[in-house]
Amino acid sequence: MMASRNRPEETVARVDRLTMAFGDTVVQRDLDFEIVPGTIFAIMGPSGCGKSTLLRHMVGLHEPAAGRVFLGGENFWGLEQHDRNRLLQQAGVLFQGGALWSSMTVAENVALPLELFTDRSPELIADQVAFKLALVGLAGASDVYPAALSGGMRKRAGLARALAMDPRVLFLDEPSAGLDPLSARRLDTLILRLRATLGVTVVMVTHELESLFAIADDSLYLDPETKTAIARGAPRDLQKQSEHDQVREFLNTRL
Ligand SMILES: Nc1ncnc2c1ncn2[C@@H]1O[C@H](COP(=O)(O)OP(=O)(O)OP(=O)(O)O)[C@@H](O)[C@H]1O
Repeated sequence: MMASRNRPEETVARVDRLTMAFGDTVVQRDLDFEIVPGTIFAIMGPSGCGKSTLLRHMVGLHEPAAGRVFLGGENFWGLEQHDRNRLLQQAGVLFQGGALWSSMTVAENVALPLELFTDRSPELIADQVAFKLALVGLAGASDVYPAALSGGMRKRAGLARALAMDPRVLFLDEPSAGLDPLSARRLDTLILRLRATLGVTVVMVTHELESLFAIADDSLYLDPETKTAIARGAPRDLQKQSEHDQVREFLNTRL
């Protein structure tokens, strides 16, 4: 009996025959994939194919038109609200823009989820915030307000906040959007380091080829024409070997 049960710790995220729609307009249908723990998984495809919408389905912001989303082995949309909130507190999310609270310092931003969702002591929270800021290379910026940070530092602060609750999965929407090339490469390096240090799984939306090739070891290509996923695998393999012209073209076109 036990061996056949789907034990929550064995899976971080899984999408099962998912159809995504806005009203009657289907964006993607029949998406079916599981994310291997510890991988950096990229959601890719041309503009408008539904990458961000898929991420929003995976972090509980958009209800499926059909199909299921599993987080930590649990069928997210089949749960009561209370249990959904519990699962979401364990997901680390960084949206475009970083969305830090401008009236709070970097340290206060990172502390906020811990203050809201745990009963840890202020001393313990301060220690954990310092640890997360050191992890992202912002140890010296704890008392700085977001407005005084560079774009790259703001992303790092957003990552530290996303890591506050020690998530098993980080969901990142276009993490390097708006960054200069050097800051974007540094962010890639940081994401690799976080995976190595914490063992965290990363699910990210990106259309940056450099990032895809540098850090993603698995990916899904959403095709806007057929409105479903037509390729899955390491971007480097798909670049050379995908049976679909549009996938090879996408991965070989530098804008
Ligand atoms: N709130 C909304 N209401 C209706 N349609 C929407 C809404 N948000 C997105 N869409 C449509 O859904 C489709 C997918 O959008 P989405 O933002 O997920 O694409 P994307 O692949 O992330 O694009 P990009 O790379 O340009 O960010 C697009 O055709 C978009 O116009």
